[in-house]
Amino acid sequence: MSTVLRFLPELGHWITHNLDAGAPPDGLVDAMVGQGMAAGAARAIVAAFVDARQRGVAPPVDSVALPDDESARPFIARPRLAPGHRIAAVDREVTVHARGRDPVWAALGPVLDADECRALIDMARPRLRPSTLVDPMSGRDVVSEHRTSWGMFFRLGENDLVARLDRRLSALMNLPLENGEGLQVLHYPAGAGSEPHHDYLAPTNAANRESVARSGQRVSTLVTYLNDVPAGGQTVFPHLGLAFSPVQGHACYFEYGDGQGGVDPRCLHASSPVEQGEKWVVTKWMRERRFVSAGEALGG
Ligand SMILES: O=C(O)CCC(=O)C(=O)O
Ligand SMILES: [Fe+2]
Repeated sequence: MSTVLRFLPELGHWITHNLDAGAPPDGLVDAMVGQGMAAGAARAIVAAFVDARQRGVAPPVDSVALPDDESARPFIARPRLAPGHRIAAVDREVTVHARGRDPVWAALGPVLDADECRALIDMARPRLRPSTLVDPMSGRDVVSEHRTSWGMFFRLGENDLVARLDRRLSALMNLPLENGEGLQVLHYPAGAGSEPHHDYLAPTNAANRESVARSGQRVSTLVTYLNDVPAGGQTVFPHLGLAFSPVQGHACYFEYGDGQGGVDPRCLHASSPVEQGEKWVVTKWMRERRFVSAGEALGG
């Protein structure tokens, strides 16, 4: 079932004209809402025009189908990453080597210096555990049968270096420090990679639903490479045709949450297997609101 939404052809001309001129889709949605249109309708109409352009087909003339299913809500990116070639992130200026707009992604660096990378690896190494996957049926964590990575979490601000990086990365990602989850370090031995996945939390189990209820959805990810990988180990995005090279101190950034629960499935990604050497990364995930861990919610 879907509802058909009608609009004046003049509105369609205006949207096409502005998209041709390079206007960002979220700005068009805001302008339409400013003229009194309901946000859901504005998002659906602009999304239909953006989608038609991406597929190389004619845009709608005077109507679009509005899905009744909330999970099929059209996604309009609301970019958070600051504009420009260099971004000031508290104690470091980070270069934007390349960026994309829809979805928002960027190759950034250097985000960490070599000493910071080595110190994180040394602190993480004794705390690593085999990475787990959530079993979609039981919702329990299970160790993957594939050759996989090892991981650990730091608590937010748990020591001076972690606190400095929490501040730097949240400034770079342009969201409040408190919206950040604790840093995660992952280690991939030779031959290990990860399966294609989304970083946002699917509502398939109670733990994810409760986490989203506490802190909102995840909205953006920064993966920083802690060592040089001689071959393999790229972060790959199959829908975007992108592969980020694992180079020490440099980072892969992407956005997939609209801040209102909407998520963008095009940000599916994986780590390709490490062909030579090993791979270490540190990941920062950002939420819509202050991050409250399950332990904190229990008063722990
Ligand atoms: O190791 C990578 O390249 C990607 C890491 C990742 O997907 C994650 O931490 O969510
Ligand atoms: Fe990921």
